[in-house]
Amino acid sequence: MTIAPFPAARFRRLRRSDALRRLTTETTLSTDDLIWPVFVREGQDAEDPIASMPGVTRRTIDRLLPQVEEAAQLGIPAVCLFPYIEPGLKTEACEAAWDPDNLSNRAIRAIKDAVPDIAVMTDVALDPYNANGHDGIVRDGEIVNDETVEALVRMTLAQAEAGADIIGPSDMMDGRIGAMRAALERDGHHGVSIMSYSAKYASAFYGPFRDAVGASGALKGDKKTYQMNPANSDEALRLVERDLTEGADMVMVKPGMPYLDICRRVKDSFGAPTFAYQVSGEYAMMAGAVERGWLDGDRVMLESLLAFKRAGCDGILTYFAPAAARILNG
Ligand SMILES: NCC(=O)CCC(=O)O
Repeated sequence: MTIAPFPAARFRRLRRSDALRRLTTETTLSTDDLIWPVFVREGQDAEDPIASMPGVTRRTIDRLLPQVEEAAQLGIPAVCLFPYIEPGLKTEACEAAWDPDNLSNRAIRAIKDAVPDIAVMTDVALDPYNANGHDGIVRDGEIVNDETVEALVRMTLAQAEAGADIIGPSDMMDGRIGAMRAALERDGHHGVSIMSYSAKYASAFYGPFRDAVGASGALKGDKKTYQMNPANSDEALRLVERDLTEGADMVMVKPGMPYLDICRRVKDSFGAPTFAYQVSGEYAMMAGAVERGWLDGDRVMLESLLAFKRAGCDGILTYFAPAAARILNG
């Protein structure tokens, strides 16, 4: 970078008017960058607010559809579905995860039927269906990898069959991307893409999400034997490389804001479509402070989302998606 000495260089020259600031903007945020995570529950004509995520609601499928329709009209390219599974359906074997008629698969079909143009992303992990709240099958206190991968492949195929556009493995088992890709190809789902949660950290920022999907009570222990150590960065690159080699179409870093350094390294190292998940705890921090009048809601929302783009992300999973789209669309 070449910089003239002062006063030949005065950085304030290009900041002095809105026109000049817009002209020299390096990064832009648009509705095209957003994926909206939504929570779905059983029943008819009902919804529950999620106390730890002000402004976020868990809805029955019939109540979710108009929201997804509105998201499509706003130009949001994709929604990501998370089901609230009734405690009675959670088992040690997690069979409900690959039931073709489970809540998540019914919701995929309903959305693809009612709003065909919006892309539907899914969550592939056993935790909503697991009696012990883990993302994998537990045997003698251990989360077993290879048996879990077999279950995740069954779950993936059921979601693809239901019409999912993007499969989102959030489980962090080893070898799952290759196994899923091979099964999808074998069964003719050539166009179904995979966004791998490649660098998913064992984070304290997921707390409100576990309230939203009813997993808080179920989880025994922690997820540190499969999710990443927050201290590690080189490992994230190795995981992303591994997942791309196994056939991931897109990769994700999660959580988002505390891990922007990882986003930047991933984008610079691989140039692959890179996403970040601005998770429930990040949302709750901002929404909670806004509720108290401590922060300006629109400004922190847009600044936080722009930061992901500046860090190299192609898009962001964010609970703010509709609110941000309304502003971004002017
Ligand atoms: N697979 C999704 C999560 O684990 C949590 C997301 C969040 O905290 O928003």
